[in-house]
Amino acid sequence: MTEGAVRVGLVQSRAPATPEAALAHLEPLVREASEQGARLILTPEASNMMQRRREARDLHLADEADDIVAQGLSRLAAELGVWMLVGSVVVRSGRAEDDRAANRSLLIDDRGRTVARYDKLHVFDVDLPNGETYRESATVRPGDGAVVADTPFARLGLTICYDLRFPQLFRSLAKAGAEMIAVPAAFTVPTGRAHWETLLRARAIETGAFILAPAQGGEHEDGRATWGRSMVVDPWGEVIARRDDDAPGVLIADLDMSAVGRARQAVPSLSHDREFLPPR
Ligand SMILES: O=C(O)CNC(=O)[C@H](CS)NC(=O)CCC(=O)C(=O)O
Repeated sequence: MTEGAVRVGLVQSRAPATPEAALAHLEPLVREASEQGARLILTPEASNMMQRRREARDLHLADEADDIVAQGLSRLAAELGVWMLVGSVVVRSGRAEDDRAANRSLLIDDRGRTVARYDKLHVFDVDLPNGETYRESATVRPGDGAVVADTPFARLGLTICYDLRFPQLFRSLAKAGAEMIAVPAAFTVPTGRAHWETLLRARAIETGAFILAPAQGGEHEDGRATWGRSMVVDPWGEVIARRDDDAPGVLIADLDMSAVGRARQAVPSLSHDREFLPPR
C-alpha cells in the first residue's frame, strides 16, 4: 500500500426484504472488509431492506434511532473500530406533516456515533423503456440540503443513487472541499448497463475527487433486479477497483489522497466556472 494511503472497503449486497435479514446479510461482509484492513467501510443504498410495496415496507419502517440495520452497523463500527458510511437506510422521516420515509445515508465514526446524515435529494420517478416504472416520490420525502462531513481520512461528500445524474450537486460538494464522494446505489439493470460506469467516471473527472460507489446487485426478494458492479474511481477518472458482477462481496481499494491535488492542479476546471446569461 502507498505510504499514507487510505484503505476503503465497499460492500456489494443483495438486500432482502426485512431489516433483520438485511443485518444478517451485511454483518459478515462488513467483518470481511475490516479483516482486509479497510478503515472506512461503505454499504449500498437501501441497506436495510428492498421493499417495492409500500404496505410491506411500512411494516418494517422505523425511526432512525430504532432501525435494526442502523443500530447493528453502528455497534459493529464501534466493535471493529472502523468508520462506516451506511449508504442508506429507509427510515421514518421524522416530519409530522409528511408520512413518507427518508432515504438516508448515515456516517458513523469508529466509536459507533452517527456524525452526519443526508437525505437523498433527487428521487427516482422514471418510466424505463423496458416497462420498469418507479415513483420514489410517492413513498420517499426528498431531502433539502447537501452534506459534506470530515473524517480522519478526507472530507466526504454524500449522495445517493439517482443523485449521480445531477452534476451540480457533485460540483457543489467538491467546492465545499469534498475529496471523496460516496454514491451508494441500487441501480436498475438497463440504466446500469448503459450509464453507471460512464456517469461515475464523469463525476470523478469533473470534481477531481475519489468516487466510492457501493451497489446492490442481483435479484432481490421483492422481485427487483439491480446492477451491482460496485467501483472506486480515482480523481483522474481511472477505475482503480471494480466488481465485474452482481454478487454479494467486498471490494477493497487504497486511496492515495494526494491524487486529488494532482488532478485539480493538472486541470483546474473546478475553479473556472463563469457566470453566463441563460440561453436565448
Ligand atoms: O427504493 C428502494 O428500496 C431503494 N431505492 C432505489 O432503488 C432507488 C429508488 S427506486 N433507485 C434509484 O434511485 C435508481 C437510479 C437508477 O437506476 C438510475 O438513475 O438509472
